Amino acid sequence: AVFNWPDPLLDNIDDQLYVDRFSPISFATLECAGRDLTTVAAQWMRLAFHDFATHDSEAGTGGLDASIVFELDRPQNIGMGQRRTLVDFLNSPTEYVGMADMIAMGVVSAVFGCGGPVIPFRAGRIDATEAGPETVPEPQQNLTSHIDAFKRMGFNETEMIGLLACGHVLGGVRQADFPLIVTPNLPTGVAFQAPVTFNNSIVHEYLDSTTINVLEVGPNITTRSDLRIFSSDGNVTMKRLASADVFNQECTSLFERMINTVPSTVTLTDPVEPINYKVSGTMLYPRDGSLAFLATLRILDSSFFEKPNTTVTMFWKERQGTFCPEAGCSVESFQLDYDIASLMALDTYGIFQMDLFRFNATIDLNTSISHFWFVVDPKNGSAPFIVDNHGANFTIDQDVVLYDAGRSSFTNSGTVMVVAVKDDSGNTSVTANTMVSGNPLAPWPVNGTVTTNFALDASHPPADGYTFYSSPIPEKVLSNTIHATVAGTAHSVWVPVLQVPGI
Ligand code: HEM
Repeated sequence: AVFNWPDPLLDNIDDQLYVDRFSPISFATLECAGRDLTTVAAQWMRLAFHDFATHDSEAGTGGLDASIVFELDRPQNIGMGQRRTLVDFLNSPTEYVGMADMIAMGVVSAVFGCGGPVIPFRAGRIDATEAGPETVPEPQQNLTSHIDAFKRMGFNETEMIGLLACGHVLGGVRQADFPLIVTPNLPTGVAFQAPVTFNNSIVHEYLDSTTINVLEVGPNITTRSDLRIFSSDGNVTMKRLASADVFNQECTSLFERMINTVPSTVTLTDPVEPINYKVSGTMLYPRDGSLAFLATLRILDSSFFEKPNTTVTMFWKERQGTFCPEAGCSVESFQLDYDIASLMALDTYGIFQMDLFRFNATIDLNTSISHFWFVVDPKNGSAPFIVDNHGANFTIDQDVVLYDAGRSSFTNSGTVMVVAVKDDSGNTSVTANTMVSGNPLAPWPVNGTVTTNFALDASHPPADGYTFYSSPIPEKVLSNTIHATVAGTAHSVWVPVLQVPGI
């Protein structure tokens, strides 16, 4: 997918998949980490399957849409892993990234974390606002009903066998949830294969009759659904999946299809690859008779902890009038920081670190800034080149309503956010929608949005043509979007982070 700045969706997905070895998506499933008698990966995978299972391919409804958050009290969704998973994802969605994308990304992380292949990830799922139909397959149902159920979800019989084998490698059945399947004489949790890791042991144990999978050989014949499904085509599919390469390839494509199963009204992006030359942390605000403009340019880097020789210059042009030379005003980066790439970025793309070139420009107040771009000089013999948002420039849409990072305060007693408004009326209505982690009023773990009303702030007298409005913002803030209407024009400013170097 091409990243045209600003794109809050791709911006966030790129962060989650490719930045930081210790982010929840990269770290929680690493080494197929265990939890609750099973693995984190299994819990994430099963939640995704149950969310997907509401899909009706003919009607074009359901699928990966996070309707599962409204379906957790159904017997077919029993198991603490479901709620645990939603809590794992709680802090990740923003107003631009839904829980459905998180659930889908969980599958990518689960498979990779347990040593399996990388499943390409597309973004843009839309969260449902109500429950879907009660259509998750259950082990006591017969083969025909399972074939019909998968057909409704868009998977034929062969694909059903494959998806089941691929999905069930990661976990097992818990006695607490299924006491009639995992009877008291058995351990409290029985894995579908041993050891639990992403490989095709489940296939070999089935073909060799060495399995302990209770959905194949458990004491209750009625609930041997894995056995009925695996054997339904005379073992043709299971024999094919006995090849590790075939297994990996088919699982990748079946999982990809599963997570890309969405209501027909939803369009997903192209697969999200690590974004090179990603601009982030832009902040424009009045500072001592000028405008401060802060920005970061991130460059993907395959070297290991090496400081690049690269230099980066930021250029910009005026919003009105003339101040800058023909070539634009310019400033060198003032600081170089690093993000460590995720293991997925390293394994798949050979990216080890991401170089963060920070800028702190002082902009003429009267002529302001309309757009900016960069010139990157690799200093390795190859020619300098321009980074300008694929020719479109990085455009600053307005300088009327601004998040004022310089006047905002961050103390132990809380954060006070200040908004600068280019209007001296003193009675502009300034509000923010603040996305906060968790919502005690919601029945399920979902994030909440709080509306904040800002008041004129006498401690920051008007300056540089701006007046200042402030408000404390809630704890556990994930992001803010500021709204204000000035001289009849509505402005909104997305503030994904409150602090960056250079303030
Ligand atoms: C006929 C279809 C299926 C039936 C009847 C079925 C049934 C079950 C049952 C009874 C459990 C035990 C859950 C627990 O103890 O909490 C389970 C676990 C699981 N299922 Fe399925 N399943 C089916 C298909 C699938 C598919 C297609 C996938 C993924 C693509 C999947 C993924 C999982 C995973 C990962 C677990 C382990 C959960 C854990 O260990 O926490 N299942 N399944």
